[in-house]
Amino acid sequence: MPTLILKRIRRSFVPTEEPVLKGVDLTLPQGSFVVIEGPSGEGKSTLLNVIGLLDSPDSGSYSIDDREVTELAATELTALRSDTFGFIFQSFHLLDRRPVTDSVELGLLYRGVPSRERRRLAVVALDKVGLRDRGGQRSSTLSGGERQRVAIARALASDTPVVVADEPTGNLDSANSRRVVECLADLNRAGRTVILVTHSPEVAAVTEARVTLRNGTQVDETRSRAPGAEIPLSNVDVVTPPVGAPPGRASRLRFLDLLRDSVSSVRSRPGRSVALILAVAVGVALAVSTLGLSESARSQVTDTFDAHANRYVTASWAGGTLSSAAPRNNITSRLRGLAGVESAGVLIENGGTYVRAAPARPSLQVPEFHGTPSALAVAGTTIAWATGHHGKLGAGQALIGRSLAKQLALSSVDTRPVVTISGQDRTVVGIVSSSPRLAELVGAVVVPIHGTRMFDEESAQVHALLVTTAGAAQQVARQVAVAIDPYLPDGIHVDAPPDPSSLRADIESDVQITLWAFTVLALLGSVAGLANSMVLSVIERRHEFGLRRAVGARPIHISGLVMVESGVMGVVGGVIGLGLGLAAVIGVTIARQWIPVFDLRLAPVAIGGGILVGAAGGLLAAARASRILPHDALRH
Ligand SMILES: Nc1ncnc2c1ncn2[C@@H]1O[C@H](COP(=O)(O)OP(=O)(O)OP(=O)(O)O)[C@@H](O)[C@H]1O
Repeated sequence: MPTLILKRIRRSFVPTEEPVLKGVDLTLPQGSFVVIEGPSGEGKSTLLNVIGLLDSPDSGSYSIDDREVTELAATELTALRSDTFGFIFQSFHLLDRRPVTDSVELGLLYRGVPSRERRRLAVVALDKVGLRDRGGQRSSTLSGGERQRVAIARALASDTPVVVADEPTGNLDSANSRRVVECLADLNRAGRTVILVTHSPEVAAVTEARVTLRNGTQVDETRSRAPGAEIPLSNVDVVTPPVGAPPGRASRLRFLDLLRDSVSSVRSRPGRSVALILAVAVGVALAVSTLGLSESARSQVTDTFDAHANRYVTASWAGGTLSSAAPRNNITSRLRGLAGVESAGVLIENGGTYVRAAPARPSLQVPEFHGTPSALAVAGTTIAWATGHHGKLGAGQALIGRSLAKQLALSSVDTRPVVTISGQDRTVVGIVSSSPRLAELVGAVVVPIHGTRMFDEESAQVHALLVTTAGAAQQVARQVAVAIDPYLPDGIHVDAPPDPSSLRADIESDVQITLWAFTVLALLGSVAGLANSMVLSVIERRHEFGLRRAVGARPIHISGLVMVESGVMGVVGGVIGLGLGLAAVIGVTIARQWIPVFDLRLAPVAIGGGILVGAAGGLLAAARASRILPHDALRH
């Protein structure tokens, strides 16, 4: 059983000021019942904290059963505190929002005592303080006196040989004070050392010895009559019933208990937890919906692309390059006959020609195309025909490109203006106002095609234009040269859109990168929100963390608790986020009339993402919580 011996204990908080404790000597044999007295601010609580290993002295020596505690490492101190001391505070310091038994079991939780045994010991302890049937009630619903008796039950359940009590009756009326004092006297009668600080003469009267602090030094140690027999303070052979060793092992926490404790803690603050879970859920929902939509959107985008843009094939060759055996007739109908070709047309570009709007005007040198309106339609041109014209290009007629018409000052073709092209007068029956596939057409003249003569004119450039069905462009491109000249296909230059599979990959990766960026941003937003709220919550719960440290939790247990709490909320947020995200995907795809594409990998990604967001959001708070010092946190 421990004897506590303090020698020349000094402690100051502000280096420039007088120390609070200026060399206190005290010997407390096991079984002592001592009150520390003195004027307010003299350092009574500071001394009690040093005795209870909640705080360390700046100098002096303190031994517990011949073990010099000032030389112990932090983890050893925590273990020794858990093995030796139980604490009772003026402000009770219970887990207010949780059932009474959780507060009573707290010390045992950090001694690795199995949950069933913890519950049994808690019920026995509550029975001893007259609160057996209050175990399931929330601590905050008890009266002040009852709450202090719960704190005493906590010390009882942990069965530590020494109980320190700082103003245990400070917040109680006289009837409740008497009850608490009786409990403390019982603890002492059972063999425990009880050290208390009190301003109450009635409470002080039941102790066997008084230590008076004045000017930061102990000035007096007087004995008085204890409720039972008078027990001399210095007599180590005091007759007290033996105190059992505390159950379990100091500073040990089972993982399952940590998990249960975290879940209870999350559940005990429903409002805050729901807000934090929603912070995670929104991030995960955004991630799931962007990832989910990326699947639906990218197939939609590429399908659309295939259907609308990826359908043009152009074959071109210089006049005179066709082999002599290649048929010049019916090139257009042969091209139309190819599988996958929707329409085809041939336009022959002459090296250049002279155009004049009137004899007095200068001639302009421009490209000249020979072709039919149907070939122009395949080129995607828009033609503004003269009013009343039937849409065909007859002999002696011509079409003029929009920009050439401007140069020739032909404002309207309704009057059927006549222009001279290569010395021959032609009636202009329409204007080519746009030509997406052959841009030169808007600056050129188009005249009807005449037989096959031009295929062999060296100044000519032949353009065979094709529109394919969706997705057939590559296949058509492979056949077109042979269809035009089976003997010398290499002379034909074929232009086809890039391979749709590589184009698809490019588009998909563009879509993917954009959506991933949104996803990362959404998750970062969640982490920031969660981190902020968790840090605020740690500040709000510093008393609780101080209490956990006091009863034996190591800093790693505290950070573990915060991390697991955050992780639990992350998992729940992940599941809710998954549901919300999938709902968003369905909503958007229905609204856009897309086919929703669900990637089953999203489920583990969402839950894993939730855990990651939870863990990342809890890191800062966990670090902060683990640095909380019990004597600081429990001061008021
Ligand atoms: N953690 C701390 N940081 C800074 N100053 C502290 C700390 N703990 C105590 N003090 C200071 O040390 C002095 C003694 O405080 P302590 O609480 O020990 O006195 P006390 O005798 O218990 O007072 P009371 O009877 O009013 O509770 C006070 O001036 C207090 O402000």
